[in-house]
Amino acid sequence: MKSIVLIGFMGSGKTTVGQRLASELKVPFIDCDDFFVSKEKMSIADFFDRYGETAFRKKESEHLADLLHQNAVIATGGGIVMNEANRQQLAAHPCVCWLTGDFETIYQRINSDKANVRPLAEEKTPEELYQLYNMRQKLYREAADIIVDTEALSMSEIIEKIITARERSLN
Ligand SMILES: Nc1ncnc2c1ncn2[C@@H]1O[C@H](COP(=O)(O)OP(=O)(O)O)[C@@H](O)[C@H]1O
Ligand SMILES: O=C(O)C1=C[C@@H](OP(=O)(O)O)[C@@H](O)[C@H](O)C1
Ligand SMILES: [Mg+2]
Repeated sequence: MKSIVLIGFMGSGKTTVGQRLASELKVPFIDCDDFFVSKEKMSIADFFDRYGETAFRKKESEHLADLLHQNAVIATGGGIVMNEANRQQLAAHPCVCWLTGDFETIYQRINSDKANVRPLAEEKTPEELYQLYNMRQKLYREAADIIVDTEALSMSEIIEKIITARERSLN
């Protein structure tokens, strides 16, 4: 089983890295946010607008249960660790990888990624977003089997690091 679950804050690169990693490992790629959109037939921004974050978390959690047993690289949404049931599901998975980086870098990426509207990043001030980043760090760390600090790494180096760390953690 080559399944890997990517966790980390918005803009940490889960979707981008996940696509590359899946093609390298020759396994399917699943993005939980894309799955959400196709299942709910609505963008995440529209869903937040219409139903709010709590409803989003509930659906996100139901979807995670369907996706986690797949043999794939799975990119989660940044808030997946906010829910206790999700944390339990992640704890049962053998290979959860936390992509981390400095807040400044991540913040810049979120801001320049105009094609992807992240409702929480839109509604929060930079200070509030930094608080959320800090609050979630502990949750990502606890959920992770592997931690990859992407700060000074190229995309190829990130992929290589994940594959090496995964082999080490599974042996
Ligand atoms: N390691 C990286 N170096 C430079 N840009 C990156 C890196 N990882 C992601 N990005 C860019 O940052 C933005 C957010 O990446 P994304 O993969 O969507 O993150 P996430 O899924 O964790 O929110 C995208 O525009 C992406 O191209
Ligand atoms: O951190 C969060 O709470 C969220 C992260 C987003 O995914 P990315 O981490 O892929 O941006 C998306 O699931 C939603 O906007 C909520
Ligand atoms: Mg993503």
